[in-house]
Amino acid sequence: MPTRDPSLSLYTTEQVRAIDRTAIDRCGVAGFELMQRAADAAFASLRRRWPDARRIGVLAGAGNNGGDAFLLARLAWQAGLDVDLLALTAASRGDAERARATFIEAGGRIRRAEAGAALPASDVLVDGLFGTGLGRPLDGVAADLVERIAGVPVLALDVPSGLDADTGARDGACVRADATVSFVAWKRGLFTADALDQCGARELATLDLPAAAYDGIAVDAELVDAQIGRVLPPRRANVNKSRFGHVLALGGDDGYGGAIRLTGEAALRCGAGLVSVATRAAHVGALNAARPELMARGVDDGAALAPLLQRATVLALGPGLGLRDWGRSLFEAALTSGKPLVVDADALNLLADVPRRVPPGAVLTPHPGEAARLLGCDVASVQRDRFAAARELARTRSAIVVLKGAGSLVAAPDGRVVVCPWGNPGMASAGMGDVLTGVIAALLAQGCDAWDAARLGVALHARAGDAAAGDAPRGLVAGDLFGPLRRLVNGACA
Ligand SMILES: NC(=O)C1=CN([C@@H]2O[C@H](COP(=O)(O)OP(=O)(O)OC[C@H]3O[C@@H](n4cnc5c(N)ncnc54)[C@H](OP(=O)(O)O)[C@@H]3O)[C@@H](O)[C@H]2O)[C@@H](O)CC1
Ligand SMILES: Nc1ncnc2c1ncn2[C@@H]1O[C@H](COP(=O)(O)OP(=O)(O)O)[C@@H](O)[C@H]1O
Ligand SMILES: [K+]
Repeated sequence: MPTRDPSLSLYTTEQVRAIDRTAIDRCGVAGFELMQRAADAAFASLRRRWPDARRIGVLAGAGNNGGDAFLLARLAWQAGLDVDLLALTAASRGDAERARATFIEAGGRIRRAEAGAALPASDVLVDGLFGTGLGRPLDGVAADLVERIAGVPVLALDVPSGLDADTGARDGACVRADATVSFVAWKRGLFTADALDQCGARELATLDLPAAAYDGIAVDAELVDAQIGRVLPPRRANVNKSRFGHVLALGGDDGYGGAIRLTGEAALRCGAGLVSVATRAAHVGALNAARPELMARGVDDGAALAPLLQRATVLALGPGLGLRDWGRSLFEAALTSGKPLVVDADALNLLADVPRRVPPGAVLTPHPGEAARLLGCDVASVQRDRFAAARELARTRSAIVVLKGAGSLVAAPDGRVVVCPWGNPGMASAGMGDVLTGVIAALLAQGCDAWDAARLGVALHARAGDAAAGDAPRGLVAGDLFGPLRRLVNGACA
């Protein structure tokens, strides 16, 4: 992994622990000093976000996350704020016990969290129950406390308690934070799956660790870099359309003509020079009427595709393709052509069915359901560890894989992963994936390699979704993305 930009670098919890250990053992930063810096950063964030808060509630667990909480409580107490601290255990260990003692020495009082204990009456609640040490789902008093939190803003220390910081999955009770201040380095699980509901605003506090603390630890993943100008520079003036590729979109069985039209239009809106659509003959009239720039052709089977395949430089295969003989014959012809392609929707379902290899440079864009079919497992298993699922698919299929959904991941066969932090629940609507397929195909057609096309395509698509949704995600439709996509692909987000 090339970059060490802390704002883009994502690590596993094991890696973050290794960074902590190096800072302490080899760089001479004491563990308690790190804890103090974590508390300083979190308290500064609390003051910035809730300047009028007078009553600070604090939940402290048994481990070092609780240690951070004790030190934050001391800062709040010393700043003259009311502090109501509930501790899960009567004692802590090591630095955390020292942190507990300093809070008590400063005059702070601790309530022991027993079954049914009243949550602190507070203007802001600080969650210091569990961080990267979470080892199992919350139960007992901790689960009960977390489930009763309501009506108060929550600041989570490092990770919302109950969230798996490696996978972003929750299993049972989990704090729903308004903001999460994460320490030392980003944990990769803060950016995908349930994390998007649990973290609130994310903030990184690197605690001024020396650069040497990160030496020898390759990042596990990165946040996607949406600087399109680096990959797709502004167009020169003296050019013509043949320079920007010819996308052939294949799909749209009976009843699904709209899907392949969305793919074709997205490819046009993202700069493909020419876009043809191979679909059922019945759809051609409507397609031509609605979007005359698309070259729509009715095809009866894969054999009829030959001349279209010959002219195409990139294929977008699958939206509305169906699983019947017609779709299967287009699928076979497209894969046999060896052209670079994006494989989506029913083409992925066919791929799960038939032992077929995709050509090198292919991009697969499964949602979790399609990924589960390709992997031969259930959707819950995919969602429990999206990083593992995306990597496994990329490796076994020798393809670039986009695992879609909240916090989409892009994985390469060599293990590289980028995570897209954009997108919104308005995008959970029919046709959004068809648009993504066209976006990635257009980028391939304009000369991006499969990795760049996939990561940039996912970023453009999600940012276009955010721009189109504004603060009204409900009711967003896939076609709403075309305007923002056009602006973004011209560098509006660079
Ligand atoms: N110097 C450093 O390293 C720095 C670390 N920092 C901070 O430390 C945090 C990591 O601390 P940590 O490793 O002590 O783990 P933490 O999340 O506090 O929990 C562990 C405790 O919880 C328990 N436990 C686990 N799951 C449970 C469950 N479901 N239900 C009940 N109990 C459960 C577990 O018990 P066990 O299972 O081991 O018996 C253990 O007692 C990190 O997130 C950051 O905030 C910062 O200060 C910066 C410097
Ligand atoms: N909750 C969400 N947050 C962010 N992005 C989402 C969310 N739901 C869906 N999306 C995005 O919208 C697209 C939906 O694709 P897909 O499920 O294939 O839809 P369709 O098959 O209807 O076209 C994907 O790019 C996905 O990442
Ligand atoms: K926490």
